[in-house]
Amino acid sequence: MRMTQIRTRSDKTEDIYSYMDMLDLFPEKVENYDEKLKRFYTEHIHGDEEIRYCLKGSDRWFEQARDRMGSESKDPREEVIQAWYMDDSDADQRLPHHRDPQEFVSFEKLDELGVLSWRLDADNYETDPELKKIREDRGYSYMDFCEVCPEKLPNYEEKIKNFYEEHLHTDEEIRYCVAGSGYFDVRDRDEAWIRVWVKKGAMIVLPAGIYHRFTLDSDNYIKAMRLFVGDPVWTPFNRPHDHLPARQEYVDNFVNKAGCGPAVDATAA
Ligand SMILES: CSCCC(=O)/C(O)=C/O
Ligand SMILES: [Fe+2]
Ligand code: NI
Repeated sequence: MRMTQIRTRSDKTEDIYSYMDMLDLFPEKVENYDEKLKRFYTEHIHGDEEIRYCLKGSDRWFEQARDRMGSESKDPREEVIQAWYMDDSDADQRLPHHRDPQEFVSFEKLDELGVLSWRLDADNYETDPELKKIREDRGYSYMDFCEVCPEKLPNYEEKIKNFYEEHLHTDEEIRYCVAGSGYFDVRDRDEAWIRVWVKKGAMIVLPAGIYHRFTLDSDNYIKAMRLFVGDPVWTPFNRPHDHLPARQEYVDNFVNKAGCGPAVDATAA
């Protein structure tokens, strides 16, 4: 076959592409199609140019590949953690309070605010090696459980009210939802509320000094593992407590940091 001469860079000689073959990429033609798809879809580089000439088909292939890979390519946290900007309505705090249109928030954006998260195996938390490693790496020596429902939580009504007062702590707030669900609301850099919905299997860390609050959702139940470095201190400092060193450190490290990316994850559905 005659190769068309293509020169895109002046330092290249003619007819450099001496090799040519064809690749028909669809399930019936390719052995181990799914495995190959996975390899192509995994971010990578080559030591040489990648030159492809599409004779048939289109970039619909890329969409089909992504659909076929399904949840494999998705961040596993998406199943148990979702975050979005809240509306300004005074309606029941246990409602989702989405904006119209909805504005989802990415894990990267949460990360920029110092909010960390994992998806863990909540059915096996006693033996889960991933949880063990996080606890070792981050020094979470203390652990107990907080079950939020009238039967299990003493002074339920008062606690529910206090959890929803905007406050900060001088240490991280580490919660691992092992059953039920709930909303942790955190302030972004511009003081807007981001609602972080945690469901069974979601573990989140709110950094020391971030203004936040907690509420049950309309299912009215959560069982959360609480972790802490050393002897626990649960004291909430209701807003304003801007003079606390923990707040000042948070502002220095996360609010006044340069190079903030866009707030909204346009790809989330
Ligand atoms: C789901 S744990 C109860 C909420 C809590 O402990 C807290 O500190 C909220 O800010
Ligand atoms: Fe708190
Ligand atoms: Ni004070």
